[in-house]
Amino acid sequence: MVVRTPAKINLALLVGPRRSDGYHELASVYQAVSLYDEVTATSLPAGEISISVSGLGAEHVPVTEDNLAVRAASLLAEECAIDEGVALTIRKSIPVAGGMAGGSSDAAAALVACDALWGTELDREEMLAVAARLGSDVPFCVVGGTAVGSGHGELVTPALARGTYAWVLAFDPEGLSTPAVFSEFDRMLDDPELTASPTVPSDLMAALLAGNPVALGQALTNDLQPAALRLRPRLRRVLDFGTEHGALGSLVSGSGPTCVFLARDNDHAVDLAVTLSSSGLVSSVKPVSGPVPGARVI
Ligand SMILES: C[C@@](CO)(OP(=O)(O)O)[C@H](O)COP(=O)(O)OP(=O)(O)OC[C@H]1O[C@@H](n2ccc(N)nc2=O)[C@H](O)[C@@H]1O
Ligand SMILES: Nc1ncnc2c1ncn2[C@@H]1O[C@H](COP(=O)(O)OP(=O)(O)O)[C@@H](O)[C@H]1O
Repeated sequence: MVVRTPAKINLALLVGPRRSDGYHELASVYQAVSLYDEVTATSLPAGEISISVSGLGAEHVPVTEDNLAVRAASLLAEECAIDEGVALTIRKSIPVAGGMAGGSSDAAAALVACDALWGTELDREEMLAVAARLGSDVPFCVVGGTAVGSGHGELVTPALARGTYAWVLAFDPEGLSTPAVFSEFDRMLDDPELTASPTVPSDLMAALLAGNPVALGQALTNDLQPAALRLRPRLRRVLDFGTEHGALGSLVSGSGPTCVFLARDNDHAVDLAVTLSSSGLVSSVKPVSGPVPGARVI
């Protein structure tokens, strides 16, 4: 069973104060983009789960029971009370700890692959409930497209969105830890009451409904960006460079450090990618498009 599974960007990320369970209440608008990991699942004898990882940043990915894809397979087997094994192989193209949900996407892919391999046939609601137990971003990675996330990000509702958008991703050579960025956000928050109930911005939802890239570019927003910039100050110059070269919008994706630029169209995305790449400011760049579907058997 081979599953292709996309990276995500956050078009909006509004973050409330830390809750008593350690998570932050948030309102997110996710979009899946055309940068994919590939997860292959092959039958093994009952109870055996193996993992191997290759590709971009593979040396930073655990090949133990801590791997999110392994956790996904174990949880599915436990939830469905079945005695099956699986060999999981991940080919990574999504940068590790890049703010693009690479690990969550691998977990979503492992769920989809094992569900098909083992014939557990979870319905959508059951699949999303298992996904939510694995991480805040995992349910979105199952669903894909463009969706609104609430709770700590795990409750997803497809968004009314028109159009396909041309994005440029600019990767940083070193990842950022999601918990560290949330902790920096806490330190920088002057008045927690100000953002107690985050809600998605209506101008962004209107831009998506209209399929208007100019309005979308102006509405992009990320409450974690100041914290990510504090931890990785060099990203400021990357964002400014994109804006100076005609990006309709520039922001840090989620907890970073990947920077995202909205281009006018595919040709502009290629031009912007070439210019950014020769700037020496980033380790690599990639033009992508979105939305694309979530984790799917191919
Ligand atoms: C910030 C976001 C934006 O989409 O993703 P990334 O940009 O890292 O990919 C997500 O909220 C990350 O989702 P994910 O990476 O699945 O996080 P989880 O495994 O659920 O949580 C990891 C840790 O991040 C912090 N966390 C996560 C989500 C949340 N709403 N509040 C938090 O404070 C907690 O410290 C938690 O222990
Ligand atoms: N399959 C996996 N792919 C990537 N990272 C994984 C995986 N399983 C566990 N991890 C761990 O999760 C951490 C977060 O990775 P990732 O999901 O790529 O980043 P982000 O949360 O910024 O989107 C990594 O530091 C890595 O150690």
